[in-house]
Amino acid sequence: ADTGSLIWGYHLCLVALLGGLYVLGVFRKQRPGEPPLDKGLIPWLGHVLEFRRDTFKFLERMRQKHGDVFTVQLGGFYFTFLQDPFSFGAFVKESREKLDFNSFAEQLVYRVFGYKAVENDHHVLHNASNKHLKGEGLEVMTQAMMSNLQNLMLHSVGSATDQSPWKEDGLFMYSYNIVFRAGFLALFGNVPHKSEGGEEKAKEKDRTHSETLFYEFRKYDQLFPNLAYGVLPPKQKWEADRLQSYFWDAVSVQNMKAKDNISRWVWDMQQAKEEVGMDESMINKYMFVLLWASQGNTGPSSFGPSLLLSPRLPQTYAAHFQIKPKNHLRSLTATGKGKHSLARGLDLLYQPWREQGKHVNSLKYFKTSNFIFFLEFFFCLITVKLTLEEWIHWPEEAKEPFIYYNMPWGAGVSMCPGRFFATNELKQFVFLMLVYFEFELKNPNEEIPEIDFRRWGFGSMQPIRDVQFRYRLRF
Ligand code: HEM
Repeated sequence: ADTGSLIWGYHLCLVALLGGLYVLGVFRKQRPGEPPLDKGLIPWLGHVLEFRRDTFKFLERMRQKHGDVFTVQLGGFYFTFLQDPFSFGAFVKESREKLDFNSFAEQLVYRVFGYKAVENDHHVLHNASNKHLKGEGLEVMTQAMMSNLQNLMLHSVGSATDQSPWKEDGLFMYSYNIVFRAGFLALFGNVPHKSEGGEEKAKEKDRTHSETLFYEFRKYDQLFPNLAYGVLPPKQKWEADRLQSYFWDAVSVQNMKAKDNISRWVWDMQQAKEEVGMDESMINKYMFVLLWASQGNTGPSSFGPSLLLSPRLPQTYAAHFQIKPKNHLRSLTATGKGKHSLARGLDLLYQPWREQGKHVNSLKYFKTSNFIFFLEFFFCLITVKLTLEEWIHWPEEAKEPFIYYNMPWGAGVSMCPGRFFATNELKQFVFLMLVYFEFELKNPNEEIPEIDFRRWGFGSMQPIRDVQFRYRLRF
């Protein structure tokens, strides 16, 4: 080869090398106005190994090194962490496009659900959510949730006339199970009475089918963080693949079309995919995405409030507030904006799960017919000594400026469209727990379980262990 082509060859190698290093992120530097950048020592991987080993410890180490806001490299992606709740406000005011989670989410959704995103996905999702997870659509959904909750919670607990015996369960598993199954039935429909030869049989089938689905979902849920990080060992990967196929079938279009009461939210999206000519097998995968998005967080989130409301709870679940036990039952009014209204009381319970100040259109449902009945019942409860305003004590600094102290629904273009429904689901569940059951923790000196930090970044946190409780019907 002549010298010219050798030099040309060297240049090419150099360009390829520089290009490679560029792709590996070697040249990325902190620019003026940007948070501190910590790429770690390993090109491309950055800090991902330490991050996976103990996320909490890693973030704490970074916080001590860089302060509350910093960017780190994790497996080729740059993540900026904000740990100072006072800066959330400024952050969410940024333009919606800058907070677009979609391109990242699309890759994740393909890996964990097998679904390949198409162009108008987001548009369709938002249309359907605006119509059916807000306003009047929300009321229909909330009604459906109520009847499914009743089917699941009231069955096989006997009645107080024969002094129903106490039943025991883990509070986390019980709450997750009921909220998951009722939510699933409300969104994906019920077995038709006709096909089962009667209402009772159909209801029973709803119970058994949703129970099986829940246990499979829970298995997937436990594999989920490592699946999303792409670090499952082969046997678990195989199990994850098996579960995926199970769900593609369980929520398939074909199975769904055989149901009654499918929510408009699910129905509209399924129709829209059909209209653009998407393969049915791909629509099934999308249905699994919807199942995950709608059920993955709500069930686990119901544990906190149930625990918080358990008589005999000596401490608080969330560090955000403290409970001041009071020994008398003060009257709560049903409607109105008074500071002791039930609506306000229940809202307060959910403070840690929602943005303060924005009133969720949530208790509408309770103002309808059987609410009065429930309310009367509520007043009769002797063991539940609830005066929420009095019980929940907010630390001083947590009051006014703390608008976005917690962002459970995310922010920006992909902010959770199910947040109003989720809030309602949780309130309904807690409400029925209080109305239907006497319940208490088995251990009067129960310690509040730690949070499972391995799930950080994957939705609602879950406790590291369950808490045993017992319950029985009040009437
Ligand atoms: C306590 C329960 C829930 C929590 C904590 C929660 C939280 C979240 C979060 C953090 C996101 C991502 C937001 C972002 O990208 O910034 C999200 C997205 C989403 N959630 Fe929820 N969610 C809950 C319940 C629900 C329910 C009940 C539904 C449906 C009925 C739902 C449907 C969705 C959908 C479809 C998305 C994707 C939105 C998009 O890509 O634009 N979620 N949720």
